[in-house]
Parts: sequence; C-alpha cells; structure tokens
Amino acid sequence: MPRLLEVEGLTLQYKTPNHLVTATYRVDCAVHEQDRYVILGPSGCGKSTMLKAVGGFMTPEEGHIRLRGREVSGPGPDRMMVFQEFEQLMPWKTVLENVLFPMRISGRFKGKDAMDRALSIIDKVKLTKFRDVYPHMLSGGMKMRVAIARAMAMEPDILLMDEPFAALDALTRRKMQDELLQLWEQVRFTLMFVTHSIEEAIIVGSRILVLSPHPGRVRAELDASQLGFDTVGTPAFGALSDKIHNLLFEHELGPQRQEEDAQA
Ligand SMILES: Nc1ncnc2c1ncn2[C@@H]1O[C@H](COP(=O)(O)OP(=O)(O)OP(=O)(O)O)[C@@H](O)[C@H]1O
Repeated sequence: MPRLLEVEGLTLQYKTPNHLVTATYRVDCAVHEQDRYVILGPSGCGKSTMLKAVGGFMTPEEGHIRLRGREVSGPGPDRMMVFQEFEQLMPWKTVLENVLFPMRISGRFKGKDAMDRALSIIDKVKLTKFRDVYPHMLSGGMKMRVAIARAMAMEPDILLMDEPFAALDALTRRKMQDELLQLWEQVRFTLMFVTHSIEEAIIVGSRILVLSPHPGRVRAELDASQLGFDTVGTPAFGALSDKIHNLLFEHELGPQRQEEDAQA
C-alpha cells in the first residue's frame, strides 16, 4: 500500500505564559492507504495532540506532517475528524440532512451532486431505510455510521477518531468496535484512531504506534492486521498484548522527560 500520511520528527509543544509542555518528541510514522492506524499510549503522552496536528489544528515545533506529499498547514476536508460519541450530529436534522450538511456548508459539493453523494454513502453504510429519521431514534452504532458517512461524503483521505468509545460501557464499546470494523470492510477508508486501551488497539488496529509516557516518543510500531475480534483470548492476541504492555511500562532508558519550565 502506498504511503498516504508521513509524520517526520514531529515535536509538538504547548506554550503557556509560565510553562512549555512538550506533548510529543520527534515522532516518526507513516500511514498507508486503508490502514487502521492506532496511536496507543498512556494518558498524557500526546495522542490527542498528535491527532490535532494531523487535523491541522496545531503547528509542529519541529518536523513535518505530509499528506500525499503535501505539507499539512491547516485544517482541510481531506482530513475529517469524527468526534467522541458522534456529538457532531445535529439532532434537529435527519440522517440525510446531517450527511448533506458539511458538503453544502463547505461548498465542496452542491445541488444534485451533493444529494447523489449523500444517498450513495448512506446506502454504503446501510442506512437507506433510516435516511429520514432523526439521530435520537438511532442506536449508538447507527449514529456512528451516520457520523462516518457524513465525514466520508466529503471524500477525505483519512478519518481521524480520538477515543470515540472511551465513555461507553464495556459491552457497548465492543459492539461499536465491531460495527466500525464491519464498516471498514464495506467502505475501506483510512483511519487514524487514538486509544489508551491495549485491547481496543489490537482489535481495531491494523498497525499500532506505541508511544512512551509523556512526552510521547515512538516505542514501537506493531502489526496487528491478523488480530481482531475473533482472536481475542488466543495466544497470539495475548502475546501481542503482553508485548505492548511491556513496551508501555518498561523503564524509560532515554533522556529525561522534556517538559521544562520556561521563563515567561
Ligand atoms: N491546551 C493545552 N495547553 C497546555 N498543555 C496541554 C494542552 N492540551 C494538552 N496539554 C498537555 O499536553 C500533554 C499531552 O496531552 P494530550 O491530551 O495530547 O495527551 P493524550 O495522550 O491524548 O492523553 P489522554 O489519553 O488523557 O487524552 C499533556 O501533558 C497535557 O497536559
């Protein structure tokens, strides 16, 4: 698969009047088309910050982010963020209206073209029967399908999801992971997905970028393409889970954490 997104030497920092916080430090990675690329690491290691930077909402302190060889310099419809609990759906709009909205508001697709695209993607995510209903009448899994359809209608190169299932109970979370994988089988989008759950990373991911604790540095990039729901509880799943656990919790060998106080 060709490289779609390249991250090279990415250092991301927050500068407040009294502090300089280094969120990620010299991170390298590459996402290929149709990857389900998971960024995994403990709380505070800079996962969300990295996704924000890929989304174009943050400028690197050092390094580069390139999409199809072009430097990312701000947000764009080629990278669509799907938010936690799919809260971007507008409750007063039907499924069809929700899918149409970003196309029309951005002016990217208009009139019949927008309508045809919306109907086609709604069909792809198997929601044709529900296209005239409102989000509150849908299950969580269906809402996710609408949120993804809405993003996909813009024909992005990559979908970005930041801990989309973190607030859900364990059973619902499993169901949503399953729905996401089924949808990926049908639509084959490229996904960048942030989680701090090792199990979720292995289930959802085809490749996993393991980041160290704060500030996030690359610990490893692992192949999980052969592991998913049907392998939970198998020795292979357990072995990868143990390996990631060790990577996450072994002592830091490198330089001391980069966070430092800076004089205002
Ligand atoms: N707006 C901000 N201003 C200053 N520091 C911030 C800001 N947002 C995040 N940080 C800091 O940057 C570091 C990385 O945060 P980030 O939210 O990216 O981590 P994360 O790995 O996504 O964590 P979690 O799993 O808890 O969401 C943390 O030390 C955090 O406190």
